[in-house]
Order: sequence, then structure tokens, then C-alpha cells
Amino acid sequence: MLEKRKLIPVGEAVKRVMEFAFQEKKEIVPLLQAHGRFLAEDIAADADVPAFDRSPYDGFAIRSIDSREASSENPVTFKVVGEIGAGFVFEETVGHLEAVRIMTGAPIPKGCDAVVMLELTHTFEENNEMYMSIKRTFEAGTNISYKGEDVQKGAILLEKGQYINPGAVALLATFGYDQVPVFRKPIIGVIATGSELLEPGESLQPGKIRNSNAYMIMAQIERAGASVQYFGKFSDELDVCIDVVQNALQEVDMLITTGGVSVGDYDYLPAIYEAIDANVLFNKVAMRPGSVTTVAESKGKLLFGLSGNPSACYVGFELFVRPIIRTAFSNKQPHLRRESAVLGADFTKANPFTRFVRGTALYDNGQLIALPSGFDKSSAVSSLVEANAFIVLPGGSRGYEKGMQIDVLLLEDMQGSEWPWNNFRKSYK
Ligand SMILES: Nc1nc2c(c(=O)[nH]1)N[C@H]1C(S)=C(S)[C@@H](COP(=O)(O)OP(=O)(O)OC[C@H]3O[C@@H](n4cnc5c(N)ncnc54)[C@H](O)[C@@H]3O)O[C@H]1N2
Ligand code: MOO
Ligand SMILES: [Mg+2]
Repeated sequence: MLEKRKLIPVGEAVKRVMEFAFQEKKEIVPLLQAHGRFLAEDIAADADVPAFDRSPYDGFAIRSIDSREASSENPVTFKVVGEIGAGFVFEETVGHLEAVRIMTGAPIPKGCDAVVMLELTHTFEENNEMYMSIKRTFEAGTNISYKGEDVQKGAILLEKGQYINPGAVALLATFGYDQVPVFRKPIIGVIATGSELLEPGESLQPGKIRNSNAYMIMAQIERAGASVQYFGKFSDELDVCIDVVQNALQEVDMLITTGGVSVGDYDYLPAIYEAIDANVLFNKVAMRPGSVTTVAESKGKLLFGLSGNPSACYVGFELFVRPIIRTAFSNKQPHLRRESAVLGADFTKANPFTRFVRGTALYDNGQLIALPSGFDKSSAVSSLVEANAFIVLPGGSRGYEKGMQIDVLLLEDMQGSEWPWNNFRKSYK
């Protein structure tokens, strides 16, 4: 018997999934492994940076008052009383008409309040003593990098839930975090279903195709920041699939299946959900591709039934799975980043469903342009390569024309959106 499905809008579907959002536990990783993870604690500065006044240039540290009379007609000469490289401290106090040769990064000697760049000085030796002369005055504070000018003690440097990029790694190192508190990565199980599937290493046979979805999803899981557990591909045999899904669920935090969610004779996911007594959150979404995307919940764990069609599978992951992963990291903007762009091609045929066209968003003369990235069918694989955005075309009775202002969701951005699902720009034509 054909199962009745209730169609719901995409935003509503995402909302239903997000009700099962959870936060991961914390774990400590070495700094070298922190890049790409999400911080599990706020990090505050326990000291000023720099921790001491220092020189931003190679040159001479002086007392600015001694330069007051200097001019090109009247050069002022200083006795060079020492030399100091980065990492060392000049212990004495510098006196009247004395200078210290100083290198970039070295602490300003006591008594000095300005640094003269080497290029602005004339140096010479007399009676085994070093001298330096200048032809202009220098204000107090010239070329001093002050203690705390970069970061002040007590400031919040990084927030819980923040993505650790190379800059964050630098800050963590600066403040002595050789071990970093990050959120544990949720483990996401992947199962591919379909009697037609061969693994990538196998030769093609009549009627068969290679399983691309499982590998694509595993890459998407890693891009989103989670860990993968691959259970393999399974033929469309109901009993086997029930066992596989049930056993896999024990081992993971969430489970993704691909294929078998539509109304075909061998589309067993609805029967599997029933057999394991899972609660189906939705099984029809007003979106293209991916209208058959089904999400269910069993004992608090989510089961994402993504479509077998590669583009639909890809879109389903980014809309529904990615934000759950990012929320597990306490990230405040877990959804895809939304931006407005100019549509770079015509979509004259109206569609009642909201379309997520795989596209390339790029700047052209300061304007974000969104171009479809190729063959635009649910079954397409080739157009996913160039896709860095979904072009969002809300459903309705009108098509879209090149030049219209539309919204895009960015796929390779780390900033994200808090909730992108309100008021997408519709066609006005
Ligand atoms: N009568 C109807 N037929 C279909 C409907 C419908 O509403 N009524 N929906 C269509 C839509 S929309 C989609 S999308 C697909 C969804 O299909 P399933 O999720 O059930 O997936 P399968 O039937 O297993 O496979 C669909 C397609 O994808 C290929 N596939 C499957 N797994 C993989 C994989 N791991 N790697 C690469 N390609 C895969 C498979 O060979 C099929 O070609 O249903 C429409 N039909
Ligand atoms: O779920 Mo299908 O991808 O809408 O084409
Ligand atoms: Mg099917």
C-alpha cells in the first residue's frame, strides 16, 4: 500500500531536527591537533601581550629628551653603551646622551622612551667606543610597542563554540595552551543501501553503479567537523537492513543512510523505521532536490534517511545534518551562511518546491554572483565539484531570471548563520 506522506516546508523540517540538538562532551587535545576543532571553553588572557614594552624595529633605544636639539645642521651624538637582542634584558639604566643598540622584539631598556630606526642613524667608532648620531628629534613613545597593546590581561580571547582556525592556534600558543579543551567529535554512522551498488574499487557490471554517496557523505561529515564510522553498503534486503541499522545505532551518535526512502518496491527505509519503532519526524519536504528526505528518531538518536540520488543526498546532509553537528560544538551559527547574490542564469520554469541549485558563488566587480555549477538534476554528481553554494529559489508560480537578487547558502564558509530560514527572496517577475 502506498504510504501517505505529509509535505512540510524546509524551515519547518530543519526546526524539527534541531529539537534533537545536543551538546558534546569536552576532551583535551594537544595544540597540534586543535586546528579544525571547536573550543569547549572560553579562553581569557592571563597576561598582557606583549608582556613588556618592546622595540618594533632594529635601531637604537634613546631618551627622547636627548634628541630635542638635533637637526641636520646640528646632529646630536650618543654613546652606544650596550647592545640587546630579542630574548635578553638590558639591566642598567640608560643615561644622558647614551643609546643602546636594540633589535626588533627586545625589551626597551630602563630610562629609554623612543627607538630610532637604524636607517636614520649614522654610526662610527672612536677610541674603541661606539657612537651614533641623529639629525632630528624623536617624540617620547616613538617606535615603542607597548605592553598590552595587542591583548590586555582579562580579555576574552576566544569563545566556547568557536572554530579553531590558524589564528586561534596562534593565540592558544601565545597564552600557553599546549593542551586545548575542545568538543568531542560526534560519531556519525554511514550506511549505503541499494542492490545496484559496487564499491569504488570494483569493476562496473551491467545495471550496477559505484557507491559515491557514502564517500561523499563521509567527506561532508569531516568537513562539518564530526567523525565517521562506515558500516558499508547493503543490498535491498529488508531483514538484513533492519539488523544493520539496529546494530549500527548502538555504536554511533547519529546514523545516516542513503537510498531507499522513496516509494519504490525496494525502498525499505520506511519499513525499517517501523520495524525498529522509530519516530518519523518528517518524510516529505517541499524542496528540490531531496523531497523524499526522511528523518526519524530512535531512543534520542537521529536517523537521517537521505535520498539515493547524489545531489539530493548532498543537499540533505548540508541542510539537516550539518547544523546538528555544529550545535554539538555549541557553535552559535550552526547553519549554512546565508548571503544575497545576483542570479547569474535564467530559471524560467516555475517549481512549486524550494530549489537548492548547486552553484558557484563568486565576486565579480564587488558583486556576489551565483551561477549554477552544471547539470541540475537530483541524480547529478558532476555539478557537486564546483558547488560552493546552494542557490535558493523559493517555490511558487513564477520562474527566476538572470540578474534577479536571490539568496545563497555558502558551503565552504566557517562563519555560518544562526537561522537562515526566514524570508528567502522570491521571484517578483
Ligand atoms: N514514483 C515516485 N518515484 C520517485 C519519487 C516519487 O516521489 N515517486 N521520488 C523521486 C525522488 S524525488 C528521488 S530523490 C528518488 C529517491 O530515491 P531513494 O531515496 O528511494 O533512493 P534509491 O531509490 O535507492 O536510489 C535513487 C537513485 O540514486 C542512486 N543511488 C542510490 N544509492 C547510491 C549511492 N550510494 N551512490 C550513488 N548513487 C546512488 C540509485 O541507483 C538511483 O538511481 O526517487 C525518485 N522516485
Ligand atoms: O528528492 Mo528528489 O531529489 O526531490 O529529486
Ligand atoms: Mg527509491
